Amino acid sequence: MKKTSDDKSNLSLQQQGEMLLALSDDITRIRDKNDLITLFKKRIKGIFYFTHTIVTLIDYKDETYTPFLLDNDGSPIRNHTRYKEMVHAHFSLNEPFIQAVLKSEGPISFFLADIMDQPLSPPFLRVNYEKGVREILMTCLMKEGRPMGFVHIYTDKPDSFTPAFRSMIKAMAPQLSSAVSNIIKNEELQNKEGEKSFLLEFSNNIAAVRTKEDLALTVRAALGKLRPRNGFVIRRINEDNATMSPYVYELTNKPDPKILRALENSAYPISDGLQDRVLNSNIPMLFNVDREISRGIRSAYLQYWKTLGFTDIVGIRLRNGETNLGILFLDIDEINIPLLQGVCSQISIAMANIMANDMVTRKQDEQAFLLDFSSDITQARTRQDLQDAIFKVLDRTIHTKLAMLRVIDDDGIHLSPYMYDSSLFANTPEHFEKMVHGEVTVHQPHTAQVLASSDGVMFNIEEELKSGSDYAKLWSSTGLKNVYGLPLRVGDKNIGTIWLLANRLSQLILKGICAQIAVAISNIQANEKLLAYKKQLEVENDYLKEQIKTIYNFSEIIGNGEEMQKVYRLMSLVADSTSTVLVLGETGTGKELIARAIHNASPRKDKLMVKVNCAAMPANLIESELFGHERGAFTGAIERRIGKFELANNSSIFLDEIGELPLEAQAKLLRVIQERELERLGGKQLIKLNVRLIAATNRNLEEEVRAGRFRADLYFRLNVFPILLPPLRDRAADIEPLTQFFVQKYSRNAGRKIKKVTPRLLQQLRSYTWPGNVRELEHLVERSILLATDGILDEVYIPPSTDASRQNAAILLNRSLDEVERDYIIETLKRCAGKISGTGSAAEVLKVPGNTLHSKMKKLGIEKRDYVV
Ligand SMILES: Nc1ncnc2c1ncn2[C@@H]1O[C@H](COP(=O)(O)OP(=O)(O)OP(=O)(O)O)[C@@H](O)[C@H]1O
Repeated sequence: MKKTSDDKSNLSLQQQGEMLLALSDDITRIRDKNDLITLFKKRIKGIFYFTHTIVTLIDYKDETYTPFLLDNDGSPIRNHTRYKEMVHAHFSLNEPFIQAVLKSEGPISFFLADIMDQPLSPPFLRVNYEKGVREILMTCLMKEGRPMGFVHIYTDKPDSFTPAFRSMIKAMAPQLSSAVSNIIKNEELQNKEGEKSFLLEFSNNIAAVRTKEDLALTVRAALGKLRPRNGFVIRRINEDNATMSPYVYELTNKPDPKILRALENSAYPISDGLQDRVLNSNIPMLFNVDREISRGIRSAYLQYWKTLGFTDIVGIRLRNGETNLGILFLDIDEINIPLLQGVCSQISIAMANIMANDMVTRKQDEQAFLLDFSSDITQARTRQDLQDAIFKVLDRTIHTKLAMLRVIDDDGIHLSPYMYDSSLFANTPEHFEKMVHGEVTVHQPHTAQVLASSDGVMFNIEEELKSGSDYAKLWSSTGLKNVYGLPLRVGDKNIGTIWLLANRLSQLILKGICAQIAVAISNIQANEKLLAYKKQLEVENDYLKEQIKTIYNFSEIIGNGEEMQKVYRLMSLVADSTSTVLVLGETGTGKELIARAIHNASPRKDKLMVKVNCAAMPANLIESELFGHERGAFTGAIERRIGKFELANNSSIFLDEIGELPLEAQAKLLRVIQERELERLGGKQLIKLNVRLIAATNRNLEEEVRAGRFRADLYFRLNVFPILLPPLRDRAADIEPLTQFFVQKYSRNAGRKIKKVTPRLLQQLRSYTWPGNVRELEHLVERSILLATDGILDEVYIPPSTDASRQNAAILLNRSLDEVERDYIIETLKRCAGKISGTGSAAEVLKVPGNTLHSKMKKLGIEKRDYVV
């Protein structure tokens, strides 16, 4: 198999010497691979025949040799299908062919046909043979006394390797060895230089980076030069310090955009057995995706990498000082540790700067945001202003919605809805209504948890759904992930809770907003209280004015007749007590006057008596008027209202025209009188009362009870101490003092002096029946003042019916007694509105028993149509 060389050279020794000298001169000039290729192709090929050469280098680590220098152009095998594979292949040193070369003192040649099919022979021998090459000449290149590689010279013609050729190769071998050494050194140097300038350029570029986007561009450009096979990804440690998310990445095989979005939004736990390993290693870590999966690492990203074609990955931690920032994962199998570390330290600095910068900008944004909110909220005077400010601020925190704001009631236990965004629950309005109006107390678990927390509690809606919470069902209808429950606090005092729906929220913003909302609410509440107090003062003021008017008008009750004396006695008996008084009497007899006099003579006189006219109120508002209502108790109840009973607390309430009270209100009034406490409409709180009740009516309550229009039980409660005021027609003795009193009062008002009221007039007044009682007399006098001449009041304006009866009197003499009696009864019946018997009836006026009047009427033929007008 080994072929001895035949000397077929025609060169003389001298020629050979000269040629060697010239070649050695060329060899010393070799700086890189190209120079060496030129030497073989141009210089040596000009002297000896061969097809091509290659130089291989030995790698003692794995006992192999691999191509170093290839004469690509000259090689006949470069079109062979296995050429590419040959170029990067490592061939074993432990096989007979190469062992023979290593053992040979000088160049040694082989016929390929002899050696190529030996069991361990390198494949390139057959590949060359297949392309027509027939013989190979090999010589060792030496470095420091041991082989460092081989020169392979191939030929397709026999006898190419002449003794002269061989001896020249032998002679050249040492110089070729040192040339190859130089080339290697040079390449290493160049690589180092390249790395240096690469790092320098990267460092320059990265110094200009200000944003994450700049960083992405710069890193992509730089890492692209390291030629990662499938790309790279930089992951950043998230704020929770427990997970990592992609920060900057580049993928050669673009995954479907859905997967890409999922990857971008993922947060992978740090402690997954891989990321934590990289973060704890101070040198880059090379790992294999399949091996990590088979080791049981479950993190989804490994599966993604596998589908994207990642196989061998280098992971290097990114660190700023002692703080881990993230990891660079690079799909590459040859690691240049110093270079990667250099790149990573630059990325780390840039990342740390950008993150610090982002934080400053975020803080500035948040501060500006809070400042805006603060200025909006300080102007909030009403609930509506506050709601506008809150909705505005929430609009700016993307995807954050106000689910509910509740305020703790005065009882310190219940929480009432204060503000909410019902549009959020437009899909489930009934469910929402139910939840809004359901009872919530400070002991309810979610609320208690929030009120006890310092900065609020985040509830994951999906988790809450598992516990079957009704609230969670409502929340989940919005599609948002979390609900944030925060306490609203002023100083140390909880005043309510706020519930925000969002996927994610900044703690700083939340705390800032809540503190301001709490202060605003307590201001608004104080404002509302102030307004309510002001309103109450205004109402009290109205009463005061009315009372002053009353005091001015009725500082004394006029009339000392026998009938009134009875009334005064009863008044003085009851005034001091807290007993309910029922003042009865016809219209205008002075019932209100008496009620006020009782109050003014009672220990409660320092507080105002509150008057309610039961006949003057619209039926649907009576209850709210008497007992008050809470905001929202019924449509139109836009704010809380204090009822007359509450207003009269520790004083007296005067229920005028009590007979007109509708039955429904009667029931509630009865309850309040019995329990001595009330609940506002729509309220839950019981309010204790200490109110003295004085009621008045001109109706016959007993008859009303019988007719089913008045509750018997209420009548008994009211009729504790009845005072019946006599009609004016029964108080003939009081007519003169009352007339004098009204003359003085109204002449003063009209600026006229009335010195005298004539006895004729007084007689006329006394004989009148006064259906309108004292009020009628008062009005009559008031109107008549203007008719007086010379300061003498001799005439009053008598109503037409009275006029008619006077005319009748003039023709009395021409008529029978029966006729006169008949007319007189009809006239009386007309005045008494057709009432025959009972209080205010004709029988009473005529001072006959009701039965007698009935039979008289029958006898005289008086029928209903005679007196019903
Ligand atoms: N004894 C009296 N002395 C002076 N003025 C009186 C007296 N009684 C009644 N008046 C006057 O008569 C008017 C009617 O009185 P008051 O309103 O108290 O009657 P009332 O019985 O409550 O009437 P109503 O049933 O229509 O509510 C009042 O303006 C008052 O000035």
